[in-house]
Amino acid sequence: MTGTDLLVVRGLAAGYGAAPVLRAIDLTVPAGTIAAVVGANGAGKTTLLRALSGMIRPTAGQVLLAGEDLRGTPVEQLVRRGMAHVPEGRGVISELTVDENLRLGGLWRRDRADAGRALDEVYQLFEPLARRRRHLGHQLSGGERQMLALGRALVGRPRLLLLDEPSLGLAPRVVARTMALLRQLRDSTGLTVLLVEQNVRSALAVADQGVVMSLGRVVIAAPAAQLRDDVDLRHAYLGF
Ligand SMILES: Nc1ncnc2c1ncn2[C@@H]1O[C@H](COP(=O)(O)OP(=O)(O)OP(=O)(O)O)[C@@H](O)[C@H]1O
Repeated sequence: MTGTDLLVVRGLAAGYGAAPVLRAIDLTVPAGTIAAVVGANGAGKTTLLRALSGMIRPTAGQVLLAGEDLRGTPVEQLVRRGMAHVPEGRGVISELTVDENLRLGGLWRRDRADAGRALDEVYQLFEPLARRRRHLGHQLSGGERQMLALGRALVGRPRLLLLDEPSLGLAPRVVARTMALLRQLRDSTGLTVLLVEQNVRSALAVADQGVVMSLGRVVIAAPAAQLRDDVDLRHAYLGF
């Protein structure tokens, strides 16, 4: 952990058309930490990631990345500033090979040599992808597609990874491997992660901070260990 806040969100509001979903979200994620956003279906977790990555335009509030206000920043600039969003459903391009999908993650980078190094690192991290370099996206299993989406984001060497439901539809073994990988990346590269998860136990096991959302608001943000271990807090906010 570096001790500085990479992501600071203040009073963020956003929604779809006239329907508000997020209402005055406040959130701080220190650099080099993992924050897990949990909460019931429809709480607004996915909408929060969309508002942060510019997929929908906030109607109020402020988002600071390393102290820089992101208001009005075009989506491609957000990527250049170090934000990578891996949406739910994964977004792998079925007609492209694994290698082509991964290379898309580094296309925008000026430092071609480092983009090549980042690609090699991703192949080292995800050995099944290395073995299936020439396979098409649609030939992969659910777990491999998840790896590919995550790998593509990592080829861009993000500072902040916004990850939506990486465990969706995956076997427990694959979920455990993905969570361990996030921890490894945090520890080895200082990656900062905002992780949206339905799988509350897995998410809190890997996270430094737990953020519970309900009805478009953050109802509690606390050290993940506290949310995991304090029975009263768990009952009050997580229902288990
Ligand atoms: N594209 C959309 N257009 C209109 N309303 C939407 C859209 N996407 C989500 N919503 C609504 O926004 C609210 C929050 O949804 P969101 O997907 O952010 O919640 P969530 O906490 O991620 O839940 P889930 O875990 O079910 O995905 C819900 O009421 C949902 O119906």
